[in-house]
Amino acid sequence: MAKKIGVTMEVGNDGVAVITISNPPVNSLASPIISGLKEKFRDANQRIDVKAIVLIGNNGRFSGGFDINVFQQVHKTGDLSLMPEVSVELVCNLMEDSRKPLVAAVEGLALGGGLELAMACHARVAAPKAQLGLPELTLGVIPGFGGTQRLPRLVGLAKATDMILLSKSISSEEGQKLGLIDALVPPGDVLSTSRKWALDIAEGRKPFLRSLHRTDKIGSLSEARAILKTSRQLAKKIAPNMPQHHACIEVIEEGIIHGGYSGVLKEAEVFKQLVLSDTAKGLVHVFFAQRATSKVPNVTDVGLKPRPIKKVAVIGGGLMGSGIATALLLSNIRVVLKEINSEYLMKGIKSVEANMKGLVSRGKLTQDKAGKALSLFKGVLDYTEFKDVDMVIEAVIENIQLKQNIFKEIEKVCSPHCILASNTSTIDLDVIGEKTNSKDRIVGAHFFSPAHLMPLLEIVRSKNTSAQVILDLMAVGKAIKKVPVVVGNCIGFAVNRTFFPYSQAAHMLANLGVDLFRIDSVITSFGLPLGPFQLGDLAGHGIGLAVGPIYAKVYGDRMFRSPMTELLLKSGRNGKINGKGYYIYEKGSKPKPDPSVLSVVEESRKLTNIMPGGKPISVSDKEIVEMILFPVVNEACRVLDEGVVIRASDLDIASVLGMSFPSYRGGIVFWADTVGPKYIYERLKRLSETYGSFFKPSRYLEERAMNGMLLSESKSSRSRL
Ligand SMILES: CCCCCCCCC[C@H](O)CC(=O)SCCNC(=O)CCNC(=O)[C@H](O)C(C)(C)COP(=O)(O)OP(=O)(O)OC[C@H]1O[C@@H](n2cnc3c(N)ncnc32)[C@H](O)[C@@H]1OP(=O)(O)O
Ligand SMILES: NC(=O)c1ccc[n+]([C@@H]2O[C@H](COP(=O)([O-])OP(=O)(O)OC[C@H]3O[C@@H](n4cnc5c(N)ncnc54)[C@H](O)[C@@H]3O)[C@@H](O)[C@H]2O)c1
Repeated sequence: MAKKIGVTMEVGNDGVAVITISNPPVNSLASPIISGLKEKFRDANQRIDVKAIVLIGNNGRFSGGFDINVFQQVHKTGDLSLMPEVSVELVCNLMEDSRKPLVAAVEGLALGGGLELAMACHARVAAPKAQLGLPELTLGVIPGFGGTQRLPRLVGLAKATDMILLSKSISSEEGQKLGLIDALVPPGDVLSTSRKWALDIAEGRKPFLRSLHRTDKIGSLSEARAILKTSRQLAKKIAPNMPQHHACIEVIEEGIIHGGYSGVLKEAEVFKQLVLSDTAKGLVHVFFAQRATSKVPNVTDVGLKPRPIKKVAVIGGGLMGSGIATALLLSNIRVVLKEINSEYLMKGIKSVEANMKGLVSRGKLTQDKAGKALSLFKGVLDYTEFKDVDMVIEAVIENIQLKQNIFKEIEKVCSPHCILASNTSTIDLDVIGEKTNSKDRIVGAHFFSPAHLMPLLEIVRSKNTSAQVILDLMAVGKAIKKVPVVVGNCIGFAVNRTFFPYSQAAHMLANLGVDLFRIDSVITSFGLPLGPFQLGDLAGHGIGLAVGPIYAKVYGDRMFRSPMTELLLKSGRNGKINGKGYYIYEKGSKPKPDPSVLSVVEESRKLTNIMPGGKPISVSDKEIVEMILFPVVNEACRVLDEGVVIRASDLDIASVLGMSFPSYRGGIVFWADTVGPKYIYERLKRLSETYGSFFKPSRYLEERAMNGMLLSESKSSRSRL
């Protein structure tokens, strides 16, 4: 059925014109909506039978803001004229400065441009639990309908900068306390109360308040400057590589010093510059890429419905099992945790409790909710409880035989509809399920550590996994607030496979004589939160040593073999776990580079003997980034070529959420496309001539470079999914 898009106006016998935005599913402010709003506001202002106006969104949602598709069109075409010149005309002239009072009837959500329209009204009546916020900075822009000026005037400067810089939304309840919402009423009363409120303003019973003209919440100039100074420090900390945070503070400051109207004009000017920035391009891409992951051909488009998953068994209460159990419990799913003996079971239970405690102490969870979640939790040592579970997630140590035996056992004790998932990070799912007759319900549920915090869930589909099982796991993933990405079955799946050259390239550079702490610092300046050596410390070097041979078996022709990890472990350094790796870890202080590790590096350099003429190579920071990340792009090309992901943007999301690749660079493939496949190919070719096959460009990269194609351009139906 076609979507009904438009703006309607109905004038009641009471003289109130109700203007309704309709653009499902979130009433985004697309071009026809904006022109419709202008027309209806003009009309309402001219009609003599209209005394007052109410603005509302259809279907219980006020508006999710400006239509983000327009940003994407501007990015594709570079044509700024696609953006409406409306900020002043619609929001200031037609709405706020209208002679007839205007009330926003807010239900569900008012985000971005949606909240900005509501703030340009003369009062706001809201239903409980409506979501209110200005999340524009997450898209690389700033609010563009006057939000930078009106929010500080309604809620105070400190709260407004906090909400805008952190893109934090608030509930209508909090909005009422802050003065953003004038009345909070039951959902059924929002429209009738808004009508009455609008008439009360028209007839002088309630004040006619224009947000932009208010000064009562701003405070003195010196107070405002102190708040903005703190905001600048916050921006530097949370977004050192992004322009929109600092730009937004400048715009807010303009309004404080020269008045709201001047601020609105500066806002429009800065908005135009930011919308074309690389940051906005990357972040808008990530917005749509994330939503695209929930569209899986032959799974989400064939009329299947997800089955309810109410009780899950987790096998293995170690690092991953306890994190997975925590994530499930937090979403009210009953969990039984099975371990091998009571000592390990107690450890697993304590880890889950510690995870909850950590969330409570950081203010992310209330004590009450933690208690409720833990009441759904039970530790067990046998399979008795497994008979009525809807899903099992196996998270025991990475051992093929052990996993095969467990799957054979659970096939017998669980019901025939139960989903049998493994959190393996390297073992082929077909091998895990080899001894069972249930291959259609075996699936990979690959969480990232710490599993209760990391947002990515790779759903690994073997050639036998049924569409229903994939759909069920996608629904569970969403229920526990993860972003599920469906990927194909191969060693390392999408994320670990794409990033296995990351630490190897770093080892090669260190063996070529580059300072390892410089490598980490260059990579963090690029935008990854941890450089490859610190990341190795965090994961523990034992893991690196254990998975190395598994990767070597399959991808051996493009591996760099470095003795450094083994030497490191021999010298008693296993990373953060034992307080010592490349860095020193002390409670309560940041990791410190450990100069004494350089003797280990020296020993490794002697053994590999790859420094040309025995002398350290000299490289620029740009070359370090290229030597570390271009091999990752090269592997991403193979992942795309083999159809391990459905679409290139899935790998972007997986890299952002699983590896913390900077979202403002749009993800690994998007970034590579902005750098240029031809440039990457030529650089890798030259590097492979100097340093060997580790850098050899893949066939996919070569083809794309030769044909002038982007890496993300689909070659139709290559996906193995
Ligand atoms: C030249 C100077 C003049 C300036 C003129 C322009 C000024 C613009 C000013 C304005 O300040 C800018 C903005 O408003 S930017 C947008 C701000 N809003 C947001 O960032 C909200 C984004 N959306 C969400 O956070 C969520 O979608 C939601 C609204 C909380 C709903 O979440 P839910 O889980 O229910 O659904 P989703 O799966 O996320 O979304 C459902 C589908 O809706 C699409 N969608 C959501 N929001 C928008 C949007 N703002 N524009 C376009 N499309 C949107 C989403 O893509 C999903 O689509 P599918 O096709 O995947 O179903
Ligand atoms: N550590 C990571 O970062 C990470 C990330 C993603 C996936 N994984 C995968 O998750 C799985 C678990 O890894 P981990 O790091 O949590 O390991 P871990 O060693 O911390 O925990 C494994 C747990 O399994 C238990 N166990 C062993 N045999 C069992 C059995 N028969 N029944 C019940 N419990 C049993 C052990 O007692 C131990 O507590 C592995 O397959 C690993 O590859 C690990």
